[in-house]
Amino acid sequence: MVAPPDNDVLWARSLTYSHSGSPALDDVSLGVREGEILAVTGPRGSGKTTLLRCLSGQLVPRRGEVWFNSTPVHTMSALLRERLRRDRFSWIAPEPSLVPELSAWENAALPLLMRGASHRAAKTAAMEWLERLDIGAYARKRPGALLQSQRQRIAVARALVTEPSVLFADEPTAPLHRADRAQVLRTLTTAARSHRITVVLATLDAEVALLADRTVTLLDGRRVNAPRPSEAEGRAACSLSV
Ligand SMILES: Nc1ncnc2c1ncn2[C@@H]1O[C@H](COP(=O)(O)OP(=O)(O)OP(=O)(O)O)[C@@H](O)[C@H]1O
Repeated sequence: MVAPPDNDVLWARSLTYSHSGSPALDDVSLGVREGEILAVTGPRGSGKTTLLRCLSGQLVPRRGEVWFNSTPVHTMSALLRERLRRDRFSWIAPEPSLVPELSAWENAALPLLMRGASHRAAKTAAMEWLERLDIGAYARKRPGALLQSQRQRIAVARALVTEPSVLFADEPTAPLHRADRAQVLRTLTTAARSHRITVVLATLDAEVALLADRTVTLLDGRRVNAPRPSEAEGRAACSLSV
C-alpha cells in the first residue's frame, strides 16, 4: 500500500464518488500540508462539497483512498471515522445549524462540553472566540434572537474552539454580506495560521480563494489543475497512527 507524503496531513488518491449513481467525483488526487489553507473552487455542482465530505470521512469513496496523517480513513469503521471527526476535525456549513435552546456561548462551547471540559474552561474558550469574531456582546442571546450573520459567526467560533487539526469549511461565508465576509474570513485565516490549523475551504468566491495558500479547482467532479508530484505519488506505507 502507498501512504501519504510525510508533510501532508491529508492526502487523497484517485477519489471517485457517485450519489445514487450520479457521478460527483472522478479520480481526484490531492494533498494538504499541515497548517496550509487550501481553497477548493469550481462552479455549482462541480463536486466541492462531496470532496470535503470524502476527505473528512463523512462519505466513503467508491474508489480511491483518503489518509489523515499516516492513517487510512477510507478503511476505518463508521465508529472510528465518527471519532476522528469529533476529535480532530471541525466543519463549518454554509447555513449555521445551532441548538435553538442554547445561548450563543453555550453553542460555541458545545464541542468542549461534549469532550468533558469543565463548564468554566469551556465558557472561557467560547467567550474568547466570540470576542474575536466581534459577537461577544451577544453571548447570552439565543440563536433565534440573532441575525443570520451573527449565527454564522457562532458556528465559526464553535468550529475553532477545539483547535482542530483540520477545519473543513464549506462555503462558510455564503450567507454573509461583503463586509462581514471579509472580517469573518480574516479571523478564520488568522486563527488557523496562528494555531497551525489546516483549512480546506470550498468556495465559489474568487476573493475568498485569494486568502488561501493554494487552490484546487474542480469541474464536473474532476480536478482541473494537475496535482503536484507528491500529491500523485505518496510514499511507501510505514507505521499507522492517528
Ligand atoms: N445527496 C445527493 N444526492 C444526489 N446527488 C447529489 C447529492 N449531493 C450532490 N449531488 C450531485 O453531485 C454533484 C456534485 O455536488 P456537490 O454538492 O458536491 O458540488 P458543489 O461543487 O459543492 O456544488 P455547490 O457549489 O452547489 O454546493 C452535483 O451534480 C450534485 O447535483
